Amino acid sequence: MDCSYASSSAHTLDDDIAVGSRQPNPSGESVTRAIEEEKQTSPAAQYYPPSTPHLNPNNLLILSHQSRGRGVYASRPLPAGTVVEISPVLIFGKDEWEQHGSRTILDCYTFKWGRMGEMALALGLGSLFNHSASPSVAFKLDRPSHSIRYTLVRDVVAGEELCISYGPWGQQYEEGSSNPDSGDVSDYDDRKERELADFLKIGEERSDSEGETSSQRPGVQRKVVRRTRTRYINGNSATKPSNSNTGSGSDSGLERTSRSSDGGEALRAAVGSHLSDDHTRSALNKAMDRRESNGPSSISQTSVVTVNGTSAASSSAPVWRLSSLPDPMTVPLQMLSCYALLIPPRSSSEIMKFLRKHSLFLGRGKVPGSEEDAIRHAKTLMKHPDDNGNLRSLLCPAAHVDEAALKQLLKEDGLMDAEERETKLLRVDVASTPAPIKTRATEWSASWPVALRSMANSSNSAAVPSPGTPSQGGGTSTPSAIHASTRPGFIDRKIDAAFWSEKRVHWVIRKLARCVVLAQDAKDRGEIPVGVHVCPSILSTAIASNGGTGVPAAPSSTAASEYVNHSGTDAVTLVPPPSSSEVQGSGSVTLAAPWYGGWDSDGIPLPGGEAIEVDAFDTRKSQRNPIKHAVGNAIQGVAELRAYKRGAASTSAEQQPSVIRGRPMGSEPSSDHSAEQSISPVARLASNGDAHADATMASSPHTALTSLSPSPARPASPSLPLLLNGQDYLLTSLTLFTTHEPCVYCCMSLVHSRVRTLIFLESSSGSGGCCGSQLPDGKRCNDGLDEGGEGGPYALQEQRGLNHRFEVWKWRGGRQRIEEEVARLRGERQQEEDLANLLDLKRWGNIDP
Ligand SMILES: C[S@@+](CC[C@H](N)C(=O)[O-])C[C@H]1O[C@@H](n2cnc3c(N)ncnc32)[C@H](O)[C@@H]1O
Repeated sequence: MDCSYASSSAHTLDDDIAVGSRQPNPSGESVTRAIEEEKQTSPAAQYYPPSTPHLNPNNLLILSHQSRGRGVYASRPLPAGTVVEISPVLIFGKDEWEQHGSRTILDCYTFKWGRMGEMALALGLGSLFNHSASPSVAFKLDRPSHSIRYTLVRDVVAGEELCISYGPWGQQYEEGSSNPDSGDVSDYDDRKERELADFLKIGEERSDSEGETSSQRPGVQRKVVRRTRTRYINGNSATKPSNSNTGSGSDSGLERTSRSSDGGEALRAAVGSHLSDDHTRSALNKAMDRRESNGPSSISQTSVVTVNGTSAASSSAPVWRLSSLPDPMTVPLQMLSCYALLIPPRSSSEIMKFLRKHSLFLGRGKVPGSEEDAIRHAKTLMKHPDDNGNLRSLLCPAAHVDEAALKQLLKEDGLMDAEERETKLLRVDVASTPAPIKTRATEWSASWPVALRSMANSSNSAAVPSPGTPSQGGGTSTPSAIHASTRPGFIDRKIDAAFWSEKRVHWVIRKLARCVVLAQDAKDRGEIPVGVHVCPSILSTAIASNGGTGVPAAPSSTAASEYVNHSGTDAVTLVPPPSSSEVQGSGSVTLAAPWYGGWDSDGIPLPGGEAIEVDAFDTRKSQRNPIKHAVGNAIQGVAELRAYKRGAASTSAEQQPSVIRGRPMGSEPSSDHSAEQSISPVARLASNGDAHADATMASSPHTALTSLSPSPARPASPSLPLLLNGQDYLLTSLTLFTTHEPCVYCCMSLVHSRVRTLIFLESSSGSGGCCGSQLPDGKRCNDGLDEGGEGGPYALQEQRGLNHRFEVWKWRGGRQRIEEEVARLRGERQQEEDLANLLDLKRWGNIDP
């Protein structure tokens, strides 16, 4: 849709006022004459009648101007402070707006209304105020009453047009802009190119998180806001592609602007400043050199991460997230060949009209049903030093149109004369996406300036939970607080690397080593050697520790919500979390009050309390059951443990054991048939040293098999009224460690269990469900893995359409550290075996390190 009314002639105020025959106006005669004259020459003037009737208390007039279209005029003098209009508004929801409204002429009329992307159309006179740099009218959005109030900010005289300010977007209509309506265009060159391009651009990237520039003005402006909030990079003409070249002819006979092959240089410049050590520098340089030799689209500059200001090769990151999302630092730059028109600077308005008018033909996504504008992120206009002050205007992706048809259209619309003397069609290369990260902006905009990827637009991003991010009601993971606040749609390996501090890595090592010990035990028993350990997840943010007690002190609200989610089944009354004295004062932990083992100052869960911990291993062989995988056994164990705890919570705390130890599936059965037997032997609550409970927990593998069905021995499972929905569902809030990448079947179980995090040691080529090695490009999750992208064929955790997503990490810190920890655990276990003689741990299989 076209909503500008450009003309090449300049007008005085008197000339501008069009007065209908029924409307008295001091300068009516001359204006009417001017309008009539204009009608003869310009079809645009016929869009509106000279005046449009409207009833309002101040007798404001709606008159038509030959280039500005309709406007609001005073029919008599009015003093400052007069409320000249209160317009009711029509609100468009974000989706409705983006899918429909924004693709129509309404795009020229609407105000940004709410924080959720709503837009408002002012009814009545409100939509008819034109823009002025010195507006006579201020407006205020009154959200509660769904209206906009317009007030005179100064006295106006009869016949004066009442204008508001459109903010920066309105500058295109002001003196000195390239808009011929504005009269003097001689100072166009003095205007900052960046501003011009920002204001005139079609299809900007929106970034809600970047603040509203319109706040300087009263009220929030119409689409101005969206335009000015776009962040373009390299818009300054000073940023010159190092060896771009407008002169080289192309096969098609068009002039072609070749993208510079300087990506490596640009990248070096963009990234090099972050490098602090020679090794990393040389790694990067190598990567960049590779990129240069492979061409711009094949860069694989994967190996650089910066942690706390220190650079490190990401290959050294020991815990590696399996995700198909690209890393902004390494995502390859892809270029799109496009048509651009070289135009005199004064033609920018016509070009904008052309783009709007032919958006469907050009594939610019303005018409419902058409494809999304593939170059929405690119600036519409740019200056190139080789163009003698002319402008380049980006038209469309080359693949979308036929060159001859495009030229024909340009000629029909008067933008290109028959000899193509003044204007030229160029081929230019444009980055096919917005720049993913600031440090790569130069590279992205080397041949054509593009926007920086929006921070808040997560429409096309996968929800990636960060380590320890809590699950919420219903059990689905929340998107990563860390990643969502940085680059949705990307996995920033820097953030991941920074998260895995040495202490946290050590936590992973300990847990994985535990899995190895379990697997070894399984093997000793003739089972398939796969070990699993389930425990509370690490907190995503470090917290202040309370004197080493493991009890979080004065948690932030974020952390507090995590505590709740970590609470297992017993968090019934503990929001906010109890003070340390409350917990400490309880002496031995009981089911009634404390509800967690706590976290240390790094957010690492501490053992003990009511934290759920479960060990399991594979029992397919002994149970002659092909579905008794270690992961499934662990999930079953958690289920039974939670059920037990619910039952326990329904009775008095004194009657319950404060700690329950489970034993791994496959250990010796017990002859003790007390009530606790209903707990699967794979279940285990973290110990606080209560030996009695340990001694009472025993059952056979077969008991475990059947224990999911209702058992008269199991206490009833009352619902705990204060628990939030989904808070204690199976593996919600828990992390599952395992020796091997789980198979597809187990991955589905993990989806159903709502596990938060999976961390494994070895990839399972051929059968694993997390690496996605057989998936097409862009879907694989194994990039960056040491074994060269092997691993299981699928990536269940990334499947769209599942009602739960979980994060998956693979250990890639080498075997040695795990082996050392295994040896340490085995040593400790040896000592513990002495103790176990007392506690009769042997009958549990002695797997507990
Ligand atoms: C909200 S509408 C204003 C009413 C519009 N003139 C009409 O007839 O419907 C905004 C549109 O008016 C035109 N406009 C507003 N202020 C202008 C100005 N100072 N110079 C030229 N055109 C202007 C632009 O086409 C713009 O897209």
